[in-house]
Amino acid sequence: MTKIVVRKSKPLKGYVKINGAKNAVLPIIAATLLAKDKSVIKGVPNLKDVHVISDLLRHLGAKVEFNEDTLIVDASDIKTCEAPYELVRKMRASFLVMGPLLARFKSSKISMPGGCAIGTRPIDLHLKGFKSLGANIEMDHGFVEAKADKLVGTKLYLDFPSVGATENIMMAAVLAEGTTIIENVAEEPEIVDLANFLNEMGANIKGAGTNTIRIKGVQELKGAVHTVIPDRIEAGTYMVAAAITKGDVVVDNVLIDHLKPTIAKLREVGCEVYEMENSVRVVGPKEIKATDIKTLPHPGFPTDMQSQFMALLSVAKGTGVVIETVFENRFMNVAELNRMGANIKIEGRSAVVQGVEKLQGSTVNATDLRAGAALILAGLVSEGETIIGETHHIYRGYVDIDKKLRALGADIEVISE
Ligand SMILES: CC(=O)N[C@H]1[C@@H](OP(=O)(O)OP(=O)(O)OC[C@H]2O[C@@H](n3ccc(=O)[nH]c3=O)[C@H](O)[C@@H]2O)O[C@H](CO)[C@@H](O)[C@@H]1O
Ligand SMILES: C=C(OP(=O)(O)O)C(=O)O
Repeated sequence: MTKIVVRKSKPLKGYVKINGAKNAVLPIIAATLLAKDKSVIKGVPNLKDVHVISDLLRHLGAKVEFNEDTLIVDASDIKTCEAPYELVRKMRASFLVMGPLLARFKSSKISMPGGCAIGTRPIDLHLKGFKSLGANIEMDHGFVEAKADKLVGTKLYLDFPSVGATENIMMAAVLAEGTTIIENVAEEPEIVDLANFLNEMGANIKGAGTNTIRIKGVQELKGAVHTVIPDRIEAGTYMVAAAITKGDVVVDNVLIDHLKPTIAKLREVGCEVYEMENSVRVVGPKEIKATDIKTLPHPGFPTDMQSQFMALLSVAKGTGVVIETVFENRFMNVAELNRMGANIKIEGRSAVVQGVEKLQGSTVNATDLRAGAALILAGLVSEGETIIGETHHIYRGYVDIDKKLRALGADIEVISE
């Protein structure tokens, strides 16, 4: 088992390069199943989740090669449309193969993904979309089976702008007969990246990035070559690392437009943030000021940055309130931060964070991906040593996080036990 050991560090200084976005590349890899052809994806982060979805595609019959940061998928020969529990349970995003398989083969059987530390995460909206396109859905022994004679364009309203449901339904609709209009869709940058990839494959999608998407079905799709957008959450995490250590860091390979809520909140806590063409410089304040955070679907403040800001507010001057509206159980790291000396009280979907002068290094566990990142951030400013267990969660989403932080001057190492 590997652990990450973080010791109190000097202000971080220097330059860090951001990888391609996990949450963009996973649906894009699923989308390669739509073409009886080869697709080339560039800028792919070398993350555990990328390996998990690659293994799932191999199980279905696709050939997948991953060299450096380029992933080549040849989906010409798909042998099965069934995804077993062992492959889906490792990563919820595995469920995203259902839309493409249903579109191309009119049949798909995927194990139910189940809940995780941040919430129950149902799939009802995905299924509502498939049904509306004409699929018959059955639940059987923990599997969801979708079948259709043909898929036909439809008009659909999502009760919540779910990222995964928007992606899955969009992928199911690209080969449907006629036009599909989906209202109240998610507007996240990763939706736009997926729609761009699908259009490069020959799809006809308009409106991605707004709350209504129109998809005109086409006969078939071809493989495409695509470069994934930079990871706004990885970028945001290093920006908070600069802020919490009162450092000065240039975060490179970013799209400033995707970082607006993070930049706004960092300015509120007193950081100087300089926006450049493909990079952003964050200079931490002498004293971090408390602020309030409310997570919302894009363009609101991203839930995937909530835990990292919770760590930052833990050492701020004053009291901040964090309201989590996207997931019902995303405060799992609060108990761990409190063990490190933070003063955070949870009241329903709100956490009241009373800043403290000092945190103390402790032995803690990463309960999920971003909670783990938050513990690393807290560890950078805690007295003594913080030993973080369950680090596999962290490597789901951060390429070389220990090396990248060390290059900025952090005292961090990975130990195997
Ligand atoms: C791989 C990936 O891209 N993951 C991201 C994606 O997850 P994911 O796509 O799972 O997140 P959703 O946007 O679907 O979920 C948001 C909320 O909607 C609920 N919901 C969702 C689907 C459904 O059918 N029914 C339903 O009730 C969920 O339980 C949750 O409370 O978007 C989240 C919200 O920005 C991010 O935190 C995740 O990092
Ligand atoms: C919650 C996240 O990912 P996933 O949806 O893959 O669990 C995340 O990236 O913070």
